[in-house]
Amino acid sequence: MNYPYNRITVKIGSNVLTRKDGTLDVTRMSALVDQVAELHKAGVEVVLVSSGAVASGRSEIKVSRKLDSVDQRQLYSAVGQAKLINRYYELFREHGIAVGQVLTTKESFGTRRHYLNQRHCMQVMLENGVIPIVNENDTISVTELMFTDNDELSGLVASMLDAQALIILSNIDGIYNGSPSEPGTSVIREVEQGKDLSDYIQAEKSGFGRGGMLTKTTIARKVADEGITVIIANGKRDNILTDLLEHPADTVCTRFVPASEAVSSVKKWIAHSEGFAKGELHLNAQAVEALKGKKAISILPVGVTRIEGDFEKDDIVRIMDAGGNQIGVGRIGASSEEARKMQGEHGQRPLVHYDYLYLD
Ligand SMILES: Nc1ncnc2c1ncn2[C@@H]1O[C@H](COP(=O)(O)OP(=O)(O)O)[C@@H](O)[C@H]1O
Ligand SMILES: N[C@@H](CCC(=O)OP(=O)(O)O)C(=O)O
Repeated sequence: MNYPYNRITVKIGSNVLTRKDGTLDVTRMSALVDQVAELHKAGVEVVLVSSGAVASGRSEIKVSRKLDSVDQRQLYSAVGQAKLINRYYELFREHGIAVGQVLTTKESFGTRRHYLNQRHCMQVMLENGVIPIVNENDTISVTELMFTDNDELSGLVASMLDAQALIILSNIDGIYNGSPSEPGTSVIREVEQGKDLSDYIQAEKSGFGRGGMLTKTTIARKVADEGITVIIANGKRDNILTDLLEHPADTVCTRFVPASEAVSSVKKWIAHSEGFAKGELHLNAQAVEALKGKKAISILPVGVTRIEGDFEKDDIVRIMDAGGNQIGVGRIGASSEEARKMQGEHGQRPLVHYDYLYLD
């Protein structure tokens, strides 16, 4: 079988791997592993981002006292991740495929050096026929600097590894044009670039999920803007992965149409680095208008009205409009001290070069 992609990222949500009673659904896991193995054998490089650590740990131990949310996350994930990766290891071994565990944190992507380090780790695994199985290291990711959920992590991984597609498997067939439980609503099959979906997404999430459909949509859009096809589909359906790749037209899912232009590696990193911003550049209305135009434009000091924070050259900063709304992120070409000296002046070098600028 010839598949349309050479490299894909597949995110398996907590709900796909968990039964109603909170135990690990090994039958479902096994079915998904069979499909990934089929793709792998056909030459498709697959990176798995798998949730399920907390859910599988929860059913494993009885606690002696009431635990707060951090205690629960740390305890259950420590126990559950070992169980999860052990299952994957055994299931893939039946197909003669080696897997490797990558446990990561948001901070591990913070600087360009860290980011390239993470990329190298997964690249060397793929080069050697090993399937990376990625999850957030929930035992230590408990501060505000954690991923919103594994959808965010999977978007970062797909972007970092230049995957051609990101397939997000949840317990629902795709994004519905209303509340999924309401009669008369149906799955939106294709999302064009720039289409606003905010009216359709409910804040609700499923039993064991963390982020809900809102983060999936935000991430899907960002990743599709980088030229990567994003598919949201139901991981509980039999043969979903192979069906999506073999019979895309007949398989229910939501597909985000990717941008046709490729995005540079540095821009991709910046696009996913918002959480690490060290400061803010506030721009005047003319500068914002120029940035929103068709031409690629750098941010010059003359358009900057205010600078917030203490940062070094090459740190990430938020780009804000005159109303204080964030319009993007960029890598700054000067320290906060130097930038403040240049602020508002004509004829100075750019503060953020367009190669290092990502607009929302
Ligand atoms: N418009 C919508 N279409 C589909 N699902 C939606 C929509 N709005 C909210 N949801 C909810 O999002 C849930 C999926 O997100 P989530 O619970 O985070 O799953 P996962 O654990 O797979 O990441 C669905 O089960 C559904 O309850
Ligand atoms: N790292 C967590 C994943 C939690 C999470 O974000 O789940 P999901 O709702 O599937 O995106 C775990 O393995 O339990």
